[in-house]
Amino acid sequence: MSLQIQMLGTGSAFAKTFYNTSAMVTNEHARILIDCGFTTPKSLHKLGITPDQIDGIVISHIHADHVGGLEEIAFRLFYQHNKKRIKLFITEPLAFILWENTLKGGMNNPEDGYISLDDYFDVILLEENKPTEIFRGLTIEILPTQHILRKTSYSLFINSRIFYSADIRFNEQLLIHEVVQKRNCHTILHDCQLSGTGVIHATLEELLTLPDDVQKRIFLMHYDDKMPAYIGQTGSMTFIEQYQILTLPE
Ligand SMILES: Nc1ccn([C@@H]2O[C@@H]3COP(=O)(O)O[C@H]3[C@H]2O)c(=O)n1
Ligand SMILES: [Zn+2]
Ligand SMILES: [Zn+2]
Repeated sequence: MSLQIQMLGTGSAFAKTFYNTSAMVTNEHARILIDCGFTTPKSLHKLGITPDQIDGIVISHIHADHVGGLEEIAFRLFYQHNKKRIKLFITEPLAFILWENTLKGGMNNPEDGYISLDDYFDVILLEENKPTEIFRGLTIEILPTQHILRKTSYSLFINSRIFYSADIRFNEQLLIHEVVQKRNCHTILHDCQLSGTGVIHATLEELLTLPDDVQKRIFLMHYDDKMPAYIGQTGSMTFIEQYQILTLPE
């Protein structure tokens, strides 16, 4: 049995030639999204996939390039698919701020009695650091990581052997000791800021300091429009491209 990861986008928050970084993870039992940014509905549309064909969405953190497409997905299911509610896999602190600080402005509808996240989504709370089989053969572990100081943000382990950074500062210890030495992840999907000093994202310069054995496992994502100029300058790491499919052992 295999697991497929298809990138719906590989761009940074401000990229214009790539859609927002988001992954579609599929096995024989389910198809889920990791994050759903403001360009993700358009990316799905280009693939001919409608919201009712998605079984759930996992959320890494609250930035528009990771959650900005949720309102559209939920409204389309609600108003075009008979009030269908998609499964939303999220931690409790994120669920609270997602509604209160992001979605409530557009979705709160007291007149019809739709006043909470649960009115539009089938909210399934994930516990931090606890591997959870969300669908048969698909286990997600959500790991608190550093992105913006004091802002709740997570990376993910998928079926324990795939690491998905989402947005994260460079963390050598985590990548070498936890992701590679302890968990022996064969695949790492990592965000990458191509130039400038890394404050809230790992930079290419920082990632290039990793040992070759770690670099070989890394696919770079969440990059800006200048990515083509950096091809061949990423050591043993590879840029993953929009719509590229990785077929991985389950
Ligand atoms: N302290 C911050 C906060 C945000 N940003 C930029 O805004 C983007 C929001 O989405 P992101 O993908 O986390 O990338 C962030 C930075 O480009 C930034 O550069 N510094
Ligand atoms: Zn981002
Ligand atoms: Zn972010």
